[in-house]
Amino acid sequence: SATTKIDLRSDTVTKPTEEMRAAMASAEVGDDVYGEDPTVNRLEARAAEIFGREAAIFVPTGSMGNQIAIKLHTQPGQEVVCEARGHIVDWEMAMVSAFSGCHLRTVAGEQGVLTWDRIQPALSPKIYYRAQTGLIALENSHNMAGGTVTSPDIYEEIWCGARDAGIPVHLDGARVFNAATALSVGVAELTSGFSSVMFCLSKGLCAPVGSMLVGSRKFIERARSVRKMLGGGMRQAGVIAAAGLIALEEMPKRLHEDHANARLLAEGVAALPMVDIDLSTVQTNIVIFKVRGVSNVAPLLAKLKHRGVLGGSAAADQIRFVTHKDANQAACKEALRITNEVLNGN
Ligand SMILES: Cc1ncc(COP(=O)(O)O)c(CN[C@H](C(=O)O)[C@H](C)O)c1O
Repeated sequence: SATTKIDLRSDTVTKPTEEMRAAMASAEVGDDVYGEDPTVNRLEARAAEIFGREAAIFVPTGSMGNQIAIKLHTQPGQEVVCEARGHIVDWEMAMVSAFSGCHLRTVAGEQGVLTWDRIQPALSPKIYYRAQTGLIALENSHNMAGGTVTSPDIYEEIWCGARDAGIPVHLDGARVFNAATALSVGVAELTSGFSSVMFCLSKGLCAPVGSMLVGSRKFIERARSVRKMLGGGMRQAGVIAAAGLIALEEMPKRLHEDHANARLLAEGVAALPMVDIDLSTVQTNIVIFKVRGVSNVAPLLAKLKHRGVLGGSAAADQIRFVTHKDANQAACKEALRITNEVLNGN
């Protein structure tokens, strides 16, 4: 099989930059369970500042960040309203139920986007014999809808409605910097009305490990205990937080390159007669498409892999390509050439 690998399975595959590795090697560290790791403390303070929040906590994964937030916002027996293809629905091991004891009340979005008029009907009536809605959990960008983004004006209506209903709102912002880039807004403005926000340092921002949860001081204090419950109390985590600081400071400014490469891939595959793609969903670094007459893309992914292109799937019949720092424009053009060959049966 091909030697060079163009890895478009996800932006989770990004490797740390040389600058990150140097910072990791020389990081000042301490025992973070005692709150004594200076680098983690700096990263948490910086994240809170960037998001305009009181506090932040460094967590090993985006999944843990989401599940800590859901646990804190809800009581067992409540419902969590979210979009039907959300990450917390399909990719977090049913932890909304297993850890928080809640029921997922899923709502179909338009290209993954939930507006208030779709959310409101899914909220439980305030009747004693109905499980109550404990949380509204949203995702921006929306991964399985193709990396689609939700704009601040849509959120304004949701934040207002949720506040009137007394229901907290959490954002799974694994790729919120991608969304902010596509919308040309700052992440603080895009997320200001959320009760809590999770974002990933380890995806498009290229840190090797880590995500963060931001919110009120009280919320983050409680999050620290829930993280400990999950075994997420880390020790000299400054080694990875050092990379996170660089991810936060340096990497958002290059995300537009990933978006341009996604656009290049999308328009390239869209030109193929057997490809079914909605180009309007290609708004950030994710490209999802179907191949006419193919209900299971696994064999196609195997052929691509054999020729050096690693792709993923958003569903059995949907190929997913995700662009990132380690797949530059030349690599994406080569991946497109190989994809054309494979889809044309050559
Ligand atoms: C919206 C969103 N929220 C949360 C997470 C979880 O992040 P991690 O737990 O992997 O750090 C992911 C990871 N997404 C991964 C990927 O896209 O390859 C897989 C699907 O888990 C995500 O896309």
